[in-house]
Amino acid sequence: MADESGWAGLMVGGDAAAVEVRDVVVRYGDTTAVDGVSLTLPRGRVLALLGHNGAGKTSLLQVCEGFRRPDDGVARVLGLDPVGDHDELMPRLGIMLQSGGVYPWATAGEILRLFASFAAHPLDTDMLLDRLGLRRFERTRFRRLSGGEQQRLSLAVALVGRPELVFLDEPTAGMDTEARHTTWQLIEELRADGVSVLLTTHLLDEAERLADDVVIMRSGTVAATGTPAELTSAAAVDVLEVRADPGLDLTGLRAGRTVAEPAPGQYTISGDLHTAGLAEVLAWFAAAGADVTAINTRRRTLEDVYLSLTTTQTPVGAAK
Ligand SMILES: Nc1ncnc2c1ncn2[C@@H]1O[C@H](COP(=O)(O)OP(=O)(O)OP(=O)(O)O)[C@@H](O)[C@H]1O
Repeated sequence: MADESGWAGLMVGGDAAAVEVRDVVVRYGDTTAVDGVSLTLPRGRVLALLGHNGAGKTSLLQVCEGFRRPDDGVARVLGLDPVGDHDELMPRLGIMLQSGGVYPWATAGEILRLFASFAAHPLDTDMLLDRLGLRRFERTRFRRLSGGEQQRLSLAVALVGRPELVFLDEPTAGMDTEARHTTWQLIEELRADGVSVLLTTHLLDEAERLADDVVIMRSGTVAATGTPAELTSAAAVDVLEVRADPGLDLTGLRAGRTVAEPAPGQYTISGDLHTAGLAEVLAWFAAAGADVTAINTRRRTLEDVYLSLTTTQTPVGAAK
C-alpha cells in the first residue's frame, strides 16, 4: 500500500516507545481530570483511549502533545520531553484536535498547502485531498465546510507532514460512513508503514477494528488496559441460551458451569463455552433426550466490557 498512498519513505527510528506516560496527573483548579495515569504506546502500534465524557482523555492527550505540562508524573514522546523538547518534536508529530487549530477564513487547499510547507518531506497534497474526498472543497473556506468536512481536512493536516506519531482526538466524530471508513483505512495504512497512533474515540467498533491496545479511562484513572481480544475474553463469561423441554433436571450439567432456567424451557448456561465445552453441553441435552429447538451463543464485545467498567463502580474482568 505504501507505494500507492505515498506514505513510503517515512523514517521511523529510535528505540524509545512512541509514548510513555507514568503517573500523570492533570488538575484544573479543584478538578483532577487525570489522576495518576500510566500507559505505553510502542512504536508502530495503534492505541485507543476510551472513556465517558470528561474521563480525562483529551487532557492526557494534551500532555502528550506538549500543550499542557502535567501537574505530576512524567510523559515521554519519541523519547523526548513533550514540553521541553516541543520544537524538536513538533515536525515529527501529527496532531488532529477535536476542533479548531486552523484558519477559518482560509480555503481547504490553502490550509493543507500551508501545513505541507512546514514539513521537510510533505505528502502530496492532491493525493490527500483526493483520498479524503476534499478535492471539490479545495477553494471552499474552512468556516463554510460542514463539520465532517472540517474533520477530514483536520485529518489531512495532521498527516501531511509524514509524522512518526499521530494524535487523533475523536478522529471520525461527525464524519459520514464513507469518510469514517476512509479514515479507518488511512489509519491502518499508517500503522502498516510503522507510524504510531494514539487516538481517542467513543466508538467501540472503531477501537475494536483499529486498536492494537485499548486503555479504558474512568474518572481520570485507568479502569482497564489490554488488546481488544484480551479485554473481551478476560472479562467474558460467554452465555449459551438453549430452548428445550421445560423442567429438565440440570444437576449433571452444573459441573463447572452456571446453569439456570429463568423461564420454562429457556436455559442459560455460562462457563467454559469454547468449542469442547459447547459440544459437551449440547451432548448433555441430547443424552437427556431433550427436544432442542433453538440455541444462541454470544461472546462479549468490547462494548459489553466498556459498559461494565464505566457504568459500575467496581472494575471487573481485565482491569489491571
Ligand atoms: N480547561 C479546563 N478548565 C477546567 N476544567 C477542564 C478544562 N478542560 C477539561 N476540564 C475538565 O476536566 C475533565 C476531563 O476533561 P477532558 O476534556 O480531558 O475529558 P474527555 O475524556 O476528553 O471528555 P470528552 O469525551 O467529552 O471529550 C472534565 O471534568 C472537564 O470538565
